[in-house]
Amino acid sequence: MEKRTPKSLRDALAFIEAYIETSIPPVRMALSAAFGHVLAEDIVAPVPLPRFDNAAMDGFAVCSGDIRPDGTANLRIGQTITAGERIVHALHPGEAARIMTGALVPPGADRVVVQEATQVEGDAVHLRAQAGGKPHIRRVGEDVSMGDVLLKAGTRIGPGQLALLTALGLGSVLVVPRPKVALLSTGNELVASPGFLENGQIYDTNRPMLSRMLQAAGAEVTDLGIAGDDPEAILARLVEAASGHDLLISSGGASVGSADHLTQIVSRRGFLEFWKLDLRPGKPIGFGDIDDCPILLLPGSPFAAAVGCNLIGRAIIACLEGKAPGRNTWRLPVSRPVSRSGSGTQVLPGRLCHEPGHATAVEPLPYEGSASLRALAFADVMLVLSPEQGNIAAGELVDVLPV
Ligand SMILES: Nc1nc2c(c(=O)[nH]1)N[C@H]1C(S)=C(S)[C@@H](COP(=O)(O)OP(=O)(O)OC[C@H]3O[C@@H](n4cnc5c(N)ncnc54)[C@H](O)[C@@H]3O)O[C@H]1N2
Ligand code: MOO
Repeated sequence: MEKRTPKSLRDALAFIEAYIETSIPPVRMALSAAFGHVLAEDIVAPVPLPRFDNAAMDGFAVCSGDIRPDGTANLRIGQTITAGERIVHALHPGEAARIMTGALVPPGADRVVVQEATQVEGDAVHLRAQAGGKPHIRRVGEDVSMGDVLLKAGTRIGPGQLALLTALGLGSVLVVPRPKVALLSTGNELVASPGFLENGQIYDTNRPMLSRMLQAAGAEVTDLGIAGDDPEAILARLVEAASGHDLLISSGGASVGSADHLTQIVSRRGFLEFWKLDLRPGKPIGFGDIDDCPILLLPGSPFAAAVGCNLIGRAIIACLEGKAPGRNTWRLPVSRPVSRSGSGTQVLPGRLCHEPGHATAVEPLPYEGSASLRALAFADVMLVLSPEQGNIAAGELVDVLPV
């Protein structure tokens, strides 16, 4: 079949999904190290949660049979059970157990009466009329039944998933190691911040920004620093990194200027699969390989680099982790009209607006071009306007991607 060079963002993403056909082989990892990784196995609950009947409130564990029809009772306090207590005695008739939230419910008790509805006198407790109501007992397995499929392979372990896996007592899980990404900034004008700037020089803003974006996407990032616009120096750094990494990412030098060398470097040493997409900003984005390691060429202009990283870099990482790319897109209405410029996919900075009583919408932010750092700093999302969409009316749905 003839291979078609992608021009649209949609085709580029489909190309990448087909290109990265195998994800990084999974490894078994201690749960304490697994945070942020993607699960490579379904998690089936080996135990129920809660593991034992326990009190949901501080109060008195009692037997309903000991309570009068009007809800009152006078009971002898037979024991006090705090959370963590391992030995509890069954309730005798006419007896209550003082109990704390999380403590084992003693055999014979079928409800916990909250402390506020009781009065203690010596070794006896009086339950007031309002003592009825909820049993305030968390039953074995009411949260999780043994055998429940709780998390599917492909789920990233965040704080909530970590809490669940920990509660299940799992010491290790099968996960995909973090994709190793090497990041290189290129350009004679770049200086690492903080540092002294000569006339015509600027700080390298892309490296810190892209590095954090990639880490947030799940990657382990190696900082290759800054290379000047010298093709041999750039190639040397990329070749050295190619053997130990799953992905190379360069910033700058992706366009057609006399100091833009990245596409020639990739074509010379490896293969340039695609370059120049119908995407604004981000037109000069390229993709190929060097020594069999995939490489993503990002434009130097900061907003264009951010767009390329967020739309394409993240998709590559998802493929390397065995996930379907593009799951993170939401569709939200825009808060005000947007007039389109040019054809192809257009990306704009945006902010989520949460007005009380209204569905969440997205506000397109003023945008002065791909060099705009202001746009980046005020954006919490990117609006991705598809080639099929014309001018967009207020309330119309657009694809939205968190930054
Ligand atoms: N004749 C043409 N010129 C340009 C075209 C074109 O098609 N024909 N495309 C334009 C577009 S679109 C973009 S985007 C830029 C991207 O070009 P490069 O990838 O070659 O990027 P550079 O030229 O290296 O840099 C562009 C711009 O960004 C600044 N920069 C670069 N790296 C960083 C960094 N790490 N941190 C902060 N800022 C950075 C650089 O100083 C330039 O101002 O090309 C257009 N030109
Ligand atoms: O890729 Mo450029 O950002 O369209 O100016």
